[in-house]
Amino acid sequence: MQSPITPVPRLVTMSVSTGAVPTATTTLSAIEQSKRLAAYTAVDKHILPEHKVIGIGSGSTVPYVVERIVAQGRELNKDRVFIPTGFQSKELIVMSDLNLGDVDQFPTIDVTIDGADEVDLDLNCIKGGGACHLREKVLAEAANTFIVVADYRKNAEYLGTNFTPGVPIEVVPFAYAQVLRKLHDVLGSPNATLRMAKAKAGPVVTDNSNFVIDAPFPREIMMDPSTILAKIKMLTGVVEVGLFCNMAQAAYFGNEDGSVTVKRKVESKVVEESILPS
Ligand SMILES: O=C[C@H](O)[C@H](O)[C@H](O)COP(=O)(O)O
Repeated sequence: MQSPITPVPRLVTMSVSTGAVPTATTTLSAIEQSKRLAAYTAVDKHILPEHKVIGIGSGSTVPYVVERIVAQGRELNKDRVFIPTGFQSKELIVMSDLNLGDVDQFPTIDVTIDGADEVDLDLNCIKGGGACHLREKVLAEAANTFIVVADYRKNAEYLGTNFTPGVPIEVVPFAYAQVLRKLHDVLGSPNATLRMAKAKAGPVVTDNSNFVIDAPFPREIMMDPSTILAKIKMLTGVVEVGLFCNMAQAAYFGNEDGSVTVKRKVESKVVEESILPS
């Protein structure tokens, strides 16, 4: 169950303390502080004592999610199980001494919290900058509540505004050249490329032993992410697309001024509000 926040039609400021701004902030950059603020606020609002099965996403914002969950205390966490979206979050769970589970044991998750590469006005997201979007989508779908946390740079009107590498597409290695050709010639992404590894010769290989293609699309296509998602997904060899459409119930964005912008679905509309720093 989500804790109540008064819905308002557009951005308003509310005299509500985030209660999440730690006192020792000097060692973190503004962006890291924003990630932490978003993560702490989202955990405080959505990870409640009754939640026993919790999905943990991937990326650089998620460690702050886990940090805040750990801070809820051993007593609350001892009866919970945490489901990871990949190698990184599995390590986080284990290193934090939380109970590790798998989605095949717990196909229904109370709440999944995850990062995002960009989020649009309708809470559609690009995900997969860390090549984890297949498992992330499984845990987002399995969750009764799917919450996104990010810094202010990810809060955009349209997908592809600030996050420019393109839509991450996980493909089976055998099919990558054929999928690339279709993206170039048929689906309107002439600059789609196979993602190459940084400290390894050759392509990035996902936790599922697949490759990733990054496919940038023009604005007119990204304004309707559900349509391009369906078209990409139909290509033979595509395992999953890093477009999460109509999945997130809320997104929390930490801002540089210490406020948090919250966008959330209320009766299929997105309402936005701001939580001021204390
Ligand atoms: O594959 C990676 C995931 O989708 C991440 O959640 C996404 O890239 C956002 O990561 P970060 O929190 O590092 O911006």
